[in-house]
Amino acid sequence: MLRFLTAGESHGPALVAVVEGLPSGLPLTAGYIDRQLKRRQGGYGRGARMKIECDHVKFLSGVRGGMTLGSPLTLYIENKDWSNWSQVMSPDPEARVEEKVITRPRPGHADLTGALKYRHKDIRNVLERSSARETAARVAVGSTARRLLEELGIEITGQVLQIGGINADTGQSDPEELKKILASSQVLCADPGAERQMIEKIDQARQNGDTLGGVFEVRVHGVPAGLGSHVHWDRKIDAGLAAALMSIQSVKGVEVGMGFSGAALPGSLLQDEIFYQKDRGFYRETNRAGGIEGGMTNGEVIILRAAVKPIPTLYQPLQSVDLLDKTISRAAVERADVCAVPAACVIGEAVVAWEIARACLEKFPGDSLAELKENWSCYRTYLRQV
Ligand SMILES: Cc1cc2nc3c(=O)[nH]c(=O)nc-3n(C[C@H](O)[C@H](O)[C@H](O)COP(=O)(O)O)c2cc1C
Ligand SMILES: C=C(O[C@@H]1CC(C(=O)O)=C[C@@H](OP(=O)(O)O)[C@H]1O)C(=O)O
Repeated sequence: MLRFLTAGESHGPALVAVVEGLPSGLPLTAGYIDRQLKRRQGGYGRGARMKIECDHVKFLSGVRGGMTLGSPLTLYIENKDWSNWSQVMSPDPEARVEEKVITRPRPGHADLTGALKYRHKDIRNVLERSSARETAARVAVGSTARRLLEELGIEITGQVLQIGGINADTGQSDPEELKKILASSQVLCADPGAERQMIEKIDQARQNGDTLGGVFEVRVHGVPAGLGSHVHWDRKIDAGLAAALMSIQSVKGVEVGMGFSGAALPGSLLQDEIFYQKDRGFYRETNRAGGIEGGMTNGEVIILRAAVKPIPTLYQPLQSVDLLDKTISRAAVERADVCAVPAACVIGEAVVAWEIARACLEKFPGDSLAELKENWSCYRTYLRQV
């Protein structure tokens, strides 16, 4: 069984993750994971924190000579900003220096409910962990899954579809070009015209002390039919993927295939008709289902979209109520991003990679990569010949 845990505060010394269940013999380097971490840090609209951090993973266990051992991996990512916070964040009561407590919760963040639920007087005790800084650890974890999937010929791509109401024109759909653009951390989407408008909109929001959200899409290519299951709710792969995407800070909606727009169509226009060819097996000529039917992959490309709400911290803060004296006041301002949709897209790819790898290892158990590949190719042959 593939599983992971992450730990770490945003301004603590580091983020760590323990990954268990990866097969042995998987080629994996820190450099491979670092490329994904770099992509997560990019995208127009990020704040000053991303100039401080330069995320790099260290393996504390589980990898030897560029190969997984089959034992738990411990991934470690240093927070460079820690040096500016070491006294405020110190676990040692003697060494800790008190800062002014944060008492004016930001609408849209975890501040108010986190403080009520955990009985904190200082909102910093909530925001340190609710912060999307944690997603650096999840991208590192997801990258180990992405590496595994590459060995099986499965590829994950992501694309920003909309920012602040401006749609990306995906007319320029050469996948190689798209991959190059997405790999360069500066760029938002495939169409330079749309991208310019998005950048202007982000600049405008920044000037107004406002923030923006948007929509991103993740696709999974090369998945066979039969991952997930129809037999029980928590084995349905669409449920797991939706939960994974919804768990990303600020994601407020997820759709599979045509999703919400499909709800307006008659069944005759929505369902994907079934075809068969010898040596190819069963296939579809349309993919409105987004590659998933009955909680199982159906062999077509998986298409998932996620709606990202605007960043809660506003430099022109909204009304709030002080936790201490209950006076009406403006919400606290922590240094913040204006827009993080491109970063959310990279995180989306990572969490999707994880869920797909989990489903693969469930269907094709293997303690070593070689064993996994044997089971995998046997099943693929069966699907072609059935
Ligand atoms: C990559 C990324 C960066 C984010 N940066 C900020 C930020 O700088 N300031 C902020 O208030 N929220 C930021 N958020 C959003 C908050 O973390 C999120 O809204 C908050 O944790 C509340 O969770 P919810 O929006 O899922 O309800 C970011 C989210 C992501 C995915
Ligand atoms: C640190 C990251 O994002 C952070 C997410 C975040 C939040 O509230 O979610 C608030 C900001 O934190 P800070 O106040 O330290 O600048 C972002 O920078 C990151 O993505 O690595």
